[in-house]
Amino acid sequence: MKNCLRTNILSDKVVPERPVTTPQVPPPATVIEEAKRLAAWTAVDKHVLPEHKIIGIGSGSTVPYVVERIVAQGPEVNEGRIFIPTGFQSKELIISSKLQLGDVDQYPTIDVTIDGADEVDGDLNCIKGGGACHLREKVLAEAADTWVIVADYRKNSQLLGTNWKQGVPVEVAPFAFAKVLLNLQRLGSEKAALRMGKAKAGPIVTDNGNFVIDAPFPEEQMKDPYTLLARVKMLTGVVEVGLFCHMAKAAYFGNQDGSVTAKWHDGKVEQIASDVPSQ
Ligand SMILES: O=C[C@H](O)[C@H](O)[C@H](O)COP(=O)(O)O
Repeated sequence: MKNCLRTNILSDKVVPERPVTTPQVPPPATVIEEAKRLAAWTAVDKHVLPEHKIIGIGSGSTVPYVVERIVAQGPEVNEGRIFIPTGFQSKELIISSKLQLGDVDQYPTIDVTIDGADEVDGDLNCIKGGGACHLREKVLAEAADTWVIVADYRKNSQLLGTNWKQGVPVEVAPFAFAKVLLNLQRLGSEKAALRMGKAKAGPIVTDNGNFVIDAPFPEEQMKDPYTLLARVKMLTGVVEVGLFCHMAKAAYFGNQDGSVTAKWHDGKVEQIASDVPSQ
């Protein structure tokens, strides 16, 4: 047995690469996909600079375009960079793009993280977690010197909950879900419900082994997302809340007309005529 191990360790055999599960990003086929790509490419061009070496990659349908644009910066720029994922999807994107994978426990300070969102309000507060990734996303947002949101125009709103009706995603320890569900209902979310799998019997399970409750709150409570976040986070059994308040430096929204709206943390709003070629 010892000999066998030794032979393997010393052999010149080439280790086969693992199969890639993430396909190449196809060119955008719809106006919405085009808008996502515009937002992602603009944000990368403005915020992922050659001197940035530790880069957080978020989750969602806009993020493949972020990685595509980073790859286009070229192998010389990307050599020596480390990319930190917020979950399974972004980890696969990093691996299949042949970028160097790292984790936030090795690199707790990140130069810039770019992420998607379910809805963003006028103060850049966000609802996140439609894909159940918000725990890791918030860790990478907090770890980053600069946190930037990318999305299409449907996510750009004045009040959270206007377009995203599903509710605030709340990641919970599985054994505590029934108690937290009651807590959330008493807190004002009468329709709070455990998120169930689509092609799975039972609840969805996050990358961290937890459950997710979707908690829609009335407009009055959504007007003050920071207070709501603090109340929900205080419930024992809650692991993380999909409300991200006072965190983003900027949010980029791709529009139907091929322009990009950039909203900044200081309230400034910019319309950018994109030079990204449309299909
Ligand atoms: O948990 C998922 C993340 O917060 C996503 O960034 C968010 O749900 C947006 O995803 P999509 O771009 O697919 O709508």
